[in-house]
Amino acid sequence: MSCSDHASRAGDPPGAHREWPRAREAAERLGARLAPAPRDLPLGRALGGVLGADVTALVGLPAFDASAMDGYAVAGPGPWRLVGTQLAGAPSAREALAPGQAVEIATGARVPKGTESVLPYERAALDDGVVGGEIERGRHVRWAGEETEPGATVLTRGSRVTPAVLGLAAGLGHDTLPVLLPQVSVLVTGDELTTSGLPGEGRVRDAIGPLVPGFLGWAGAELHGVRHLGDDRAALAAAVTDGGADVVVVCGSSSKGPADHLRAVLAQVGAETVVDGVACRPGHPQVLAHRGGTAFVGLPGNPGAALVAILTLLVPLVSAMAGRPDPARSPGAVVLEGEVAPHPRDTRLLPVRLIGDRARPVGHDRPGSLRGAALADAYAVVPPRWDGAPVELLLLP
Ligand SMILES: Nc1nc2c(c(=O)[nH]1)N[C@H]1C(S)=C(S)[C@@H](COP(=O)(O)OP(=O)(O)OC[C@H]3O[C@@H](n4cnc5c(N)ncnc54)[C@H](O)[C@@H]3O)O[C@H]1N2
Ligand code: MOO
Repeated sequence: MSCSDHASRAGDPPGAHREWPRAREAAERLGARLAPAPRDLPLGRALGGVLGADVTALVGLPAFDASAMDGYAVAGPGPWRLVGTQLAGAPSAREALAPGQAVEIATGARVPKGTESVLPYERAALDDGVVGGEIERGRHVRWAGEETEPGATVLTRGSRVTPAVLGLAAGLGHDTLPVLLPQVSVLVTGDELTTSGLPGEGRVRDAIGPLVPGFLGWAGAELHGVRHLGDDRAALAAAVTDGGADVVVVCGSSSKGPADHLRAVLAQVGAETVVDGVACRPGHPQVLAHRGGTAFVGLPGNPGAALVAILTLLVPLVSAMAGRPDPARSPGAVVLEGEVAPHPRDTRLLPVRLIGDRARPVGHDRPGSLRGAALADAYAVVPPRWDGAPVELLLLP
């Protein structure tokens, strides 16, 4: 990463917020730099992932000399005396053929040593245990390793795991694939939060813990765990350095109140700040930092603002770490309907419904509310001093 990514040296005046598009770019760049160690995932879980290491052939393809046709495996010039039958997967009927011998053979069955070719039924005549016909030397046998040699590199790091890749990997003897799957732990702070039932007087039900995992899976990352902490600096400092995760998300604590310890804790643990505050509404108190290979993302406590910060920093960061495109990114721009007032300095992010090629605000978009987001297909990106031109969208999962 260039020095200019770091908030402390970026030329952002003290207290100034990073322009919203620049904040997203910084998150994506940091993610590309912090690619996590690949994790070996069972084939059934690897679909859609990106390989974090090359994949080699554990066996050759084919793994053994096998018949490519139903017919007769033959040795030497014809005619051939039939000496057995070889089915696929069955024990060897005959270890080797001598010249002038044949075994009846099924497609995919191992051919005996000494086999020179396979004569398909259609080209063979069988008479009283003797096979006749014209052969072409070497034909209709799939020779061991002719498609892929054992040990060959068949897929390179950065390839996407598609259904065909899963089939190929299985054919080459793999039970797992090394996939980039960033591990993300979520620390939800706030003495006022509860996690089940009605919140009670002066308490608030945690709305961020339940919404983060869906964004993680969508962006190609995995939830390492969610922990609820009070507004306690020592507990937060211990939790952010707990290890095991590639990304630590801290919800709440991002602002400047007496219980907002995130900045102090990041400084205490020696994390380097990349973004401190983003010029967007809602969601300006967002933080992006890293220490070694671990990234830290601070989300505002207001749930609607937290969701915007997830789309601004967390999704670009982890999708880049996973080697994937940002799933929120949408090509092209759309006409934004309705009365929308731009902000003079900040980018506004508005939950919208998509109707054809137009976007219509759904309302209910206060920072503390997720109601608008729950009704929306996407967020419209309204730049500062917007002049009514078509706007970019951020898609929602
Ligand atoms: N002096 C300033 N005060 C505030 C500023 C500012 O710039 N200067 N920014 C305001 C904005 S904007 C936001 S957003 C909040 C961000 O504050 P924190 O990230 O420190 O979050 P808290 O203060 O803990 O909580 C804010 C609000 O959200 C509720 N909350 C917190 N966590 C959750 C959760 N997991 N689920 C549901 N609701 C949650 C919390 O109860 C508060 O009502 O700071 C403003 N202040
Ligand atoms: O992040 Mo705050 O309003 O922008 O909720």
